[in-house]
Amino acid sequence: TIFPPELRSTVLKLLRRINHRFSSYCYYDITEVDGVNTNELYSAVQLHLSTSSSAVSSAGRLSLTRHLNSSAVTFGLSHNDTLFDTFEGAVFQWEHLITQRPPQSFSWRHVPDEKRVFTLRVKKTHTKSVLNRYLEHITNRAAEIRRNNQDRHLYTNSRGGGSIDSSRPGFPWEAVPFKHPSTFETLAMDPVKKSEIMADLRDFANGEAFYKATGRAWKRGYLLFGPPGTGKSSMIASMANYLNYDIYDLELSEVGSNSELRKLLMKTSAKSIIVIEDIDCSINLTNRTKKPSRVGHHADEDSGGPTLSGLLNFTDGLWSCCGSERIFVFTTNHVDKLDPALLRSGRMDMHIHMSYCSYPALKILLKNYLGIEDGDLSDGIMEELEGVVEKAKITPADVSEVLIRREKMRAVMELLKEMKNRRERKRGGNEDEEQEKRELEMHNRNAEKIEKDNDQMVVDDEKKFK
Ligand SMILES: Nc1ncnc2c1ncn2[C@@H]1O[C@H](COP(=O)(O)OP(=O)(O)OP(=O)(O)O)[C@@H](O)[C@H]1O
Repeated sequence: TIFPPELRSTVLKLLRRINHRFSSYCYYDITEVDGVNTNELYSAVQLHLSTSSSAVSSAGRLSLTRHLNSSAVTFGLSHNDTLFDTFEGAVFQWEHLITQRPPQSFSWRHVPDEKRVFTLRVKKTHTKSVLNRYLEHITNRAAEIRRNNQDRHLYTNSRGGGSIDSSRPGFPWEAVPFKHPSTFETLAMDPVKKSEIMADLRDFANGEAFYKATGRAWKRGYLLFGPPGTGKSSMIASMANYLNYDIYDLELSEVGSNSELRKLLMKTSAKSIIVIEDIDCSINLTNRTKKPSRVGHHADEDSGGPTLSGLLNFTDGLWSCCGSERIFVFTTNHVDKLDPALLRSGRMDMHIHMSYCSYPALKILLKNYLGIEDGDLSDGIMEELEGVVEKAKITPADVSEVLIRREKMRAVMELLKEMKNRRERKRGGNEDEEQEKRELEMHNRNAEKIEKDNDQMVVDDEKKFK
């Protein structure tokens, strides 16, 4: 009460400074708004601390928040809250300070009324060794949390006849929230194949170091082939849900030229799956052979729609490096119609055959739709189902049609009847089966030949690296 407040704060500041000079700690201020710019690091720190399991609070009270569209609950720090976080054995003390800003008479930009600052205290001995790595860790983690919390999107370039507003954000892509419920758990397919695909995706997503060390573009291509209704779309949704990636559904028939294609692909973000469905129908495969010398020279390509070479240039060539962490998925119902250039490995890293319902796949569908687990049905019925399912050549889509909205046992019996009918029909004429066999043989022959031609043994490289 003796000192006027201004003087008191100056003296306090001075004392603190003297104290800092002689203490074994360093202090850093991270202000929310730095001048007129928002400080990215501030929000990263906030996100990190509010979700970190290693952060220990010394405060009695924290505020809990759940944002719209987010399933995660985070806690916030109030004024003077202190948290301790450990990283690589070093202890970091965070203090959150909130002070009122003096009212501003004029500001051309909105500045919050409160000044919020994180003060970091760290041992001087740790400032050189760990601090940078710690801050980088916080930034990376915050980006990860943001991505996991926010709604993912399904982007499309199909305009549906609407007007094109080039000033719209995200143009030329149009986004809708992506909410497909399919996951690898609900996807009906051979469990061995399924876990192979999941492992492949995981390796890809965690493979930054590998791609950097080998100088390869960080991208991967999957070719999904098989008859309609075998779950190609469900597979793509499961992949996106598994990796938390956005999906870009590229409608090639809406793309006028290679340069338009390039623009579209350049506007895709990292950590996304770019899907081109029915690749055999949607691209003019003959263009490639007509204009082989045009690869990479786009000046004269702007007529007659995108070409396979234009597309491959992106998935394969120099352009593929302008974005990282991209997955390309091509789907087709007729694998025999595909251009071998597309099948060459390195372009399509994995060929996934989506086929008719197998017994293990059927069991997954029974569980999903009717809650039937192993042992719930009598052995007799299970044996009957097992005996007939492969011969019925029924797609998972058709199985789910039968199982949906029916009482448990009625559904099972109905399915059995349907599959037996199909088996009988198949016995009559084997056209479908032979057609599929022919297609598969053709694909295998192509793939085998390509494998032989391929001298860069990519897979071996990857193994060596691991
Ligand atoms: N393997 C599967 N596992 C679980 N459900 C499936 C599977 N295959 C199909 N279904 C069900 O059938 C519906 C249609 O399948 P989906 O659209 O994924 O097939 P598709 O192979 O992509 O067909 P198309 O080639 O006609 O696009 C899905 O919404 C899903 O409910």
